Amino acid sequence: MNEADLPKLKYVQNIISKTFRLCPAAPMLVPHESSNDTKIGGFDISYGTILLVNAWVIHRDPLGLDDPESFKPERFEGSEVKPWKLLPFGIRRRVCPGAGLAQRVIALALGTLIQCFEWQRVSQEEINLAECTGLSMAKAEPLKAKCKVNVEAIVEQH
Ligand code: HEM
Repeated sequence: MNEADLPKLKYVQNIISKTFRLCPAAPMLVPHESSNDTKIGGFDISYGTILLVNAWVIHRDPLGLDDPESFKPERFEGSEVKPWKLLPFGIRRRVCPGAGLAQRVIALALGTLIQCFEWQRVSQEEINLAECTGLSMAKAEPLKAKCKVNVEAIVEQH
């Protein structure tokens, strides 16, 4: 696959959105400092206060989705998820300027891994999706998987 295929691969894009929803790479985004006295959600915020946005919690808000913890990439198909309910890259003025690049590179890498290899889990045990604590969301237990080159897909490409 190449970049021109990306708009056609809606399901791959949906898997990425779903993964960013449950496992945002920066779950607390980055700290912001209030440049004025202001009010947010009824709370008085004074000038110079450091504010953190908990995207992890926003993404799992049951008010935004039915069954917010389940893996259902197809729900990104329509307008079920509102833009302010999915903010792995932040939102508005300080939104990540690399979001478009990052999303394309991730889709190309994931799509190529799916196309060029056959994947299997190492054990039949359910994969532990627990995350460790920290500024980014690494898995607590590293994912172990076996892969075999899909020769046909690679020959077709050349
Ligand atoms: C998976 C990939 C990436 C994720 C999850 C990510 C996420 C974020 C987040 C959460 C912020 C903070 C937004 C906020 O202040 O609320 C941010 C800011 C930023 N990101 Fe990314 N980013 C990614 C890739 C990239 C790439 C590829 C670039 C550059 C090519 C980039 C450049 C920046 C810059 C310059 C800022 C600061 C923007 C500002 O404060 O005005 N990021 N990113």
